[in-house]
Amino acid sequence: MESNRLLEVENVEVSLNNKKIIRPLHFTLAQGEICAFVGHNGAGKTVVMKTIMGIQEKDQGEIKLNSLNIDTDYLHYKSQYSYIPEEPLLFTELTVLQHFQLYGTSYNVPEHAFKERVDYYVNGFELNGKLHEFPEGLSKGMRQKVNIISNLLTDAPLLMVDEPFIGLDDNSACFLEKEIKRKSQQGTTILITSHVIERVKKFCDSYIMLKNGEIASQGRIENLRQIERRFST
Ligand SMILES: Nc1ncnc2c1ncn2[C@@H]1O[C@H](COP(=O)(O)OP(=O)(O)OP(=O)(O)O)[C@@H](O)[C@H]1O
Repeated sequence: MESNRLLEVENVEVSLNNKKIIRPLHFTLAQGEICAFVGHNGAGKTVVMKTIMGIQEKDQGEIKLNSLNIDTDYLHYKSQYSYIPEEPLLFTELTVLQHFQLYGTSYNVPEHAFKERVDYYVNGFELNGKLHEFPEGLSKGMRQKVNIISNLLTDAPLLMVDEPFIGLDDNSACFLEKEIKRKSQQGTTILITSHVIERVKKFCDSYIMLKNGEIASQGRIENLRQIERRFST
């Protein structure tokens, strides 16, 4: 067994409305690995991510994150991941800075690191001057940036990212790509869904292709090119 396994998904099945959505699913991700999670619309990528987060119940199977079992150690388990959803999920009554503070506090980011990271990300994502705005005063892209920064601020060992590039301007998409690579070099494992295959191919190490709730193919990212003909977005 690899010693640096960060995420282990074993024999997981999920049903929604009495319909089997995810069939027995097995995969592992190593510490620091960047994995592209690809597949057609409705393949089950988001359902799998929600199951890994523990907000979608599974029918069976085992999930371990950093050696913590989702079923027996959930309180500790859930501090081990952060998640950037496709649609911004913000609180109407909190300012941009208060969102960052909420994540910083929840994930125990030390105060000096928190300040440094907020400055760094606000500059990188060009959100200067927006710290005291409420979500309703922001554009959709800006709201997405608040979501992204809130999750990048943490030191969670697993970062899951659902379609992050749609709606981001070019500068911010490049900055995010750079940050994903930097975090992985620091040891963060990243699972990223995207239909922009050309973009993720440039910086992912591996891929998992889901088809109708099953793994159709997985391996090194270089091999994705060879099987792309079988894959339509
Ligand atoms: N709350 C729900 N109730 C019933 N079925 C659902 C629910 N959420 C998702 N599904 C179904 O589960 C399947 C997988 O959906 P999921 O959102 O995981 O797909 P996806 O791969 O993330 O797609 P996309 O690329 O479009 O984001 C789809 O058939 C969808 O209709």
